[in-house]
Order: sequence, then structure tokens, then C-alpha cells
Amino acid sequence: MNHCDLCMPPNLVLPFERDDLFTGRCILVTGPVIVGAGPSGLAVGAGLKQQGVPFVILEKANCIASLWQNRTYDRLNLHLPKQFCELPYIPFPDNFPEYPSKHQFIDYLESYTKHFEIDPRFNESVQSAKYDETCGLWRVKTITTNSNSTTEYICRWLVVASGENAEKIVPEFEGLHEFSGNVMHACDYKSGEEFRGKRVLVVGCGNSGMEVSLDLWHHDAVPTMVVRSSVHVLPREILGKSTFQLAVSMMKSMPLWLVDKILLAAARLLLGNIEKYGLKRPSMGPLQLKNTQGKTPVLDIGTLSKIKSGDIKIVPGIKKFLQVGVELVNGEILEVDSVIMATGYCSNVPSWLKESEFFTREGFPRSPFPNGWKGKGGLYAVGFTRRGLSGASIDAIKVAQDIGKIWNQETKHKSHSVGVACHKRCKP
Ligand SMILES: Cc1cc2nc3c(=O)[nH]c(=O)nc-3n(C[C@H](O)[C@H](O)[C@H](O)COP(=O)(O)OP(=O)(O)OC[C@H]3O[C@@H](n4cnc5c(N)ncnc54)[C@H](O)[C@@H]3O)c2cc1C
Ligand SMILES: NC(=O)C1=CN([C@@H]2O[C@H](COP(=O)(O)OP(=O)(O)OC[C@H]3O[C@@H](n4cnc5c(N)ncnc54)[C@H](OP(=O)(O)O)[C@@H]3O)[C@@H](O)[C@H]2O)C=CC1
Ligand SMILES: O=C(O)C(=O)Cc1c[nH]c2ccccc12
Repeated sequence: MNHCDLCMPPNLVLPFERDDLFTGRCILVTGPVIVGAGPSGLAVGAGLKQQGVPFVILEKANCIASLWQNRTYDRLNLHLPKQFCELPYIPFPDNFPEYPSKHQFIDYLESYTKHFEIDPRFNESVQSAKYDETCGLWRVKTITTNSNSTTEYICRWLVVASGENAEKIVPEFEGLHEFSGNVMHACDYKSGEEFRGKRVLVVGCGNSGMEVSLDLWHHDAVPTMVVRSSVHVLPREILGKSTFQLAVSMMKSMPLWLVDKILLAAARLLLGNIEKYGLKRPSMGPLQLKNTQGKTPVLDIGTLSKIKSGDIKIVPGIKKFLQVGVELVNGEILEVDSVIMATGYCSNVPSWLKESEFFTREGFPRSPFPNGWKGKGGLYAVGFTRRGLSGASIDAIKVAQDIGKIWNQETKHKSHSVGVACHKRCKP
């Protein structure tokens, strides 16, 4: 373990004031504390290991990459080509297909973790993290999810890697409590198997809503998808080349608006006019919308053809829920057996990080990419760029290098202690 436990001896002079109300263990971490053992946290850990910097990763779930292992459906594949989804330092195995399955991706992350000998502390949920001005250290409080014991970690650097998709969003709907069928969020949907023969309402038309609807259709369920506003659907490939890859290449020599125009022209050519199926396009282009509002365009993996054939129906927004189904905004009544809320996710940073300068109230860094990775007082963020795994990797490399540089400069002259800040007294 990269820490010295400060619970004892009791006469030790602490470099900060103990919180009298806090009765749990206190652990002084030599090096950074990383919140989250998803791809972002693991990538930072790998970079730190390479430079010999000790660290602690706190993970509230019981495994690495819990989003991928516990909160995604069985048949999920990455929707960006593999070269955009690798973590730093270790490429995917040569035999991986262009769009690896989630199982392949998880296997890769498991061996990545093993290779770098990363050892997260599982079942530890960060409840609060606060910068103690008086001693220049972060105080990170956790609760162990299976035993309810509390721990305070004291560290000089705090790396926030809890993810853009930390919590599910379940909107409130009038009458939802009266609905007699089963309601679940897309993060709990595993397969259409249990919905065979059932009428299922999928609320939301992002990549989750589109893919869940298709999976339901594959399992002989009867899906209907709610599209309350607008959505950009793009073909996953254009003339055999990944649309995402084409967009990245074009961005090197063209302005974003022009790339958007080209993508939309290609989508129109290949997909036709999709508005007549109820899929209205936003007025802003797909990349501009992703950059400004974080709304990811749908990369179609086959749902659109089922919408065109009428196998997946599209309906407008929900007015209210009824016992047997929903009333839509157009007055139509739709009877359904089950509802899947594919209504998205949010960051949970505001619920635990006691800081408002670097992070917004929505739990994202204020400075847009590429400047949102470093705050003040040893605070870092990884994986909040709205650029998927490739954005997370770019952040992770920078964060690990930044911390590694300071660590190595200081440890040239000093023994491996917590660093200078540790020797300061908080208050007399
Ligand atoms: C269904 C789905 C498919 C996706 N597919 C792709 C894709 O193909 N390509 C792509 O580039 N991107 C994709 N993404 C985007 C996705 O966000 C990234 O792939 C990736 O998972 C981000 O990694 P992360 O480590 O930043 O966040 P996460 O994977 O969410 O990991 C964060 C970790 O932090 C933990 N955590 C959160 N809060 C706390 C706390 N308070 N205390 C302790 N631990 C905490 C969580 O349990 C979690 O394990 C997809 C997203 C979803 C939802
Ligand atoms: N294969 C893959 O790699 C996959 C990747 N993903 C990724 O995961 C992330 C999350 O995607 P996703 O889960 O689809 O979330 P999104 O945030 O992308 O989409 C949420 C959807 O729910 C709709 N919605 C929200 N509230 C309501 C409401 N009250 N009534 C009706 N509709 C509502 C939104 O509509 P509106 O726009 O009107 O707000 C939107 O269509 C994305 O980055 C996505 O790319 C997801 C699935 C598969
Ligand atoms: O899958 C996601 O949510 C991602 O964030 C990946 C991604 C980053 N930029 C994009 C632009 C178009 C489609 C997917 C992505």
C-alpha cells in the first residue's frame, strides 16, 4: 500500500487538523488520490506507475470499468473504430475487430490493470473531497459500500476520474407511479430476452435508445421509441470508412462548420430524408452540437432500417403515464408492457467535490478541451472532454506527466514522503 496509516500512534503531530466529528480511519497518501477506476483512472494510474509515482485509486464499485461491466447491455460494441478507443501505452491486440465488443474491451482493460499492477481500492465511494487551505492538502472522505465504514484520505493531488456518465438521469413524468408495467433505465438493460413478445416503450433516441430498440427487435419484442425533440443520425461508415475517422481527418484542414455540412450531405445521400420518419434534425450541425452541448450524434448500427421498415415505431414526447401505457403530446394513447428510460447520464462531481472554481454546477471543468485537465491546488480532471475514450487518454497522459514531473523533481532531493506540504502545520 502506498500510504501510512495515521490512526495511530495517537500522539503523532498531524500536518492538519482532525475533524472532531470524524471517527473513521485516516490515511496519508504519498502521491495522488484518483477517484474512479474506469478507463480514465486506469490510464492515469498507468502513466504514474511508469514514472514510479505511488497513488491510490478509489472505486465505488466492486470492479474496474464498472460502467462497462455492470451498466451496459450484453451485445454492446464500441461505436468508434478501435484506434480511437485504446488507452495510452498499450495498443489493443492485433486480432481485435474494427469495433471491439464490450467483452473484448473489458478483457483489454483487465490485462492493462494487471500489466501496470494497478490495485484500486474497490467498494470505496468518495463522499466528499475538500482542499484544506491551511495545509495545502486534499481531504477525501469515503464510505465503504459493503460495511459502511468511513475513511479519510489526505493527499496532495486529487485526480477526478469519476466519469461523464456517473449517474443515470431518470426524468419525472406525471402518472409514472400509476403505470403498472416494468420501468428500467437503459443502464440496467442487459438483453431483449426478457421482453420477447412484449410492447416496449424506449424513451430517448440517443445511441442508447437506438441500440436498445434494435436489440429489442432482435429478440422479437415490439419496440416504440420516443423522440421528443431532434436527433442527428449519421451512418457509422461512409463508403466503407468510419464516419468518425473521416470527420477527424477533415477537421485537420477544414473548419468545423464545413465538416458538419459534409457529414450532413453524406448522411442525406446515404440515409435519405429521415425527418419523414419522425427523426427531425437539430438546427446545429452534429459536431458543433457535440462540442457545445455534449450531445452525441447517433452512429447508426442498423436501427434506421428497422425504423424505415416500421419494425421500430417512432412517437413524439410523452404527456403523461397511464396505468396501461402513455398519453403522448399529440393526444395519442399508447398501450405498453414495459418502459426503458434511455434518457442519459450526468456527472456526480458536484455531489462530492467541495469546489466551484474549476468545475461547473453540472460537474464538468469550466475550461473546454484541451484546457480542462488541470485546476489549482493539485486538482486534476480526466475524462470530461466529451470526446470519449480518446479524449480521456489525452487528459490522462498530461495529468500523469504533470504530477510525475513534480514528484521526480522533489524526490531527487527528498526521501519518498508526502512532499513539502506534509511538513507544514495547518494551525497552531
Ligand atoms: C453505453 C456507452 C457506450 C460508450 N461507448 C463509447 C465508445 O465506443 N467509444 C468511446 O470513446 N466512448 C464511449 N463511451 C463514453 C464513455 O464515457 C467512455 O468510454 C469511458 O467509459 C469513460 O471512462 P471514464 O473512466 O472517464 O468513466 P467511467 O467509465 O464512467 O468510469 C468512472 C468510474 O468512477 C467510479 N466512480 C464514480 N463516482 C465515484 C465516487 N464518488 N467514488 C468512487 N468511485 C466513483 C465509477 O464507479 C466508475 O467505475 C460510451 C459510454 C456509454 C455510456
Ligand atoms: N455503442 C456505443 O458505443 C454506445 C455509446 N453510447 C454513448 O453513451 C452516452 C450516453 O448516451 P445515451 O444514454 O443515449 O444518452 P444521451 O444523453 O445521448 O440521450 C438521451 C436521450 O434521452 C432523451 N430524453 C431525455 N429526457 C427525456 C424526456 N423527459 N422525454 C423524452 N426524451 C428524453 C433525450 O432527448 P433530448 O435530446 O430531447 O433531450 C435524448 O434523446 C453517449 O455519449 C453515447 O454516445 C451509448 C450507447 C451505445
Ligand atoms: O461515444 C461517445 O459518447 C463519445 O463520446 C465518442 C464520441 C466523441 N465524439 C464523437 C462524435 C461523434 C460520435 C461519437 C463521439
